[in-house]
Amino acid sequence: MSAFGNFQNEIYLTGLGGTAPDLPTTAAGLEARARETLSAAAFAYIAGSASTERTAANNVEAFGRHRIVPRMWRGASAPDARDLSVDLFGLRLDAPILTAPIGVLGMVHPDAEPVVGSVASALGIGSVLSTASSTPIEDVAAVSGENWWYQLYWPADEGVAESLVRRATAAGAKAIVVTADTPGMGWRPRDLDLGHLPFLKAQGIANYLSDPVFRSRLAAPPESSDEALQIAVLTWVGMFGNHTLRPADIARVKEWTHLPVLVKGILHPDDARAVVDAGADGVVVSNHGGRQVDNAIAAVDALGPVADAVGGSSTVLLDSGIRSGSDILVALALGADAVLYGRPWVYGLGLAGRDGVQHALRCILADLDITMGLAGLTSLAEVDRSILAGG
Ligand SMILES: Cc1cc2nc3c(=O)[nH]c(=O)nc-3n(C[C@H](O)[C@H](O)[C@H](O)COP(=O)(O)O)c2cc1C
Ligand SMILES: O=C(O)C(=O)c1ccccc1
Repeated sequence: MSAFGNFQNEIYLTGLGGTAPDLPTTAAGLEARARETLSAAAFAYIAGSASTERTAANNVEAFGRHRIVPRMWRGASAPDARDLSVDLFGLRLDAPILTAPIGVLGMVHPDAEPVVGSVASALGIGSVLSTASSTPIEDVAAVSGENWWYQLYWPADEGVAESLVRRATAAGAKAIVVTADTPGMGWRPRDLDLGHLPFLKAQGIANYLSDPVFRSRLAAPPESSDEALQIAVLTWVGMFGNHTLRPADIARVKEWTHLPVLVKGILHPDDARAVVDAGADGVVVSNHGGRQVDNAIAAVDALGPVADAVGGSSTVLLDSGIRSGSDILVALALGADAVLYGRPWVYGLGLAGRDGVQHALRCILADLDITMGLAGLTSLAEVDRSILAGG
């Protein structure tokens, strides 16, 4: 059933004809190529994490500590028997992966979010569109297929928050992901050293500039002059951060939409319980790829306790540090229903646009498919803690 592993044959057969892949096949290789190729400011923004960047290192180190025990000759694990599909809120994905919400992608590609949404959809996986996209929700929705979700940065201006959620719902999103870990930006030395914050150049605020409620807060349309645009940017700055949010606020999102609501950025089981008790349908265990709190717990180390707390009654996703198929398998074993995949495909996008995103996603999908088969696993139903050493 799963054809993702065929990418391996495709690469070797193309190689036989004398052509190696244009891009590296690992996350580390994509990052290294991006470091050489992207502008210094774009690479710093994407690769950078908070302060000493220990959280980002913790994420990767922690995956290395959870080890898979392959089991041989347990049953069918041939590619045509394998099934990576998963049901999330009644929708089927061909593999348990959605692209993570990544803001300001316009820095690396002019048509970024439509490219990512359409590539993910064509591969049979999902995508989560960031509030800080460089293209308005409706234009991304038009090419993103069925399985896309909307990530909300909840503005301090309640009218704008409601409008964004209603627009995403009307445009066909299948879930709303409210990010809890970014009431403001972390201390990010790579950007600070360059004195660079993309939003101040009006990058990544297309959803606000196109929003009727946001526009009603402005004296003049942002298109009317450079000065009007500058005022719009400052208005955005004034409402981006929201330090007042509490679990009870989930009820308001539920008034604005009939869609499932997840809270992203959860690292403590009590916080998971609090948002689920307040009506959230799921959580994303995440430390934002290490971009917010330095030397924070690795997301994958927070996953087990959160899954134990709310996994029975809600959907649990994980991101932060996923770099390979085995990382995904570990996350699923520890209780995640699916994962969000972040930086590696962003490098692919910057390096080779549509082809680069597709390449990065096909690589991790093939890696997951092949690793599952070699570990003796046929479907995700078989993946639990028993596949891990000590599990
Ligand atoms: C450049 C960049 C921009 C991001 N923008 C957003 C965003 O707009 N909204 C959000 O919820 N998370 C955002 N994140 C966090 C990701 O959704 C995700 O949690 C993180 O990338 C996972 O870490 P990893 O990429 O190291 O695996 C961003 C991350 C990066 C690297
Ligand atoms: O850069 C980020 O990590 C991020 O989440 C963000 C925050 C605001 C706007 C765009 C992205």
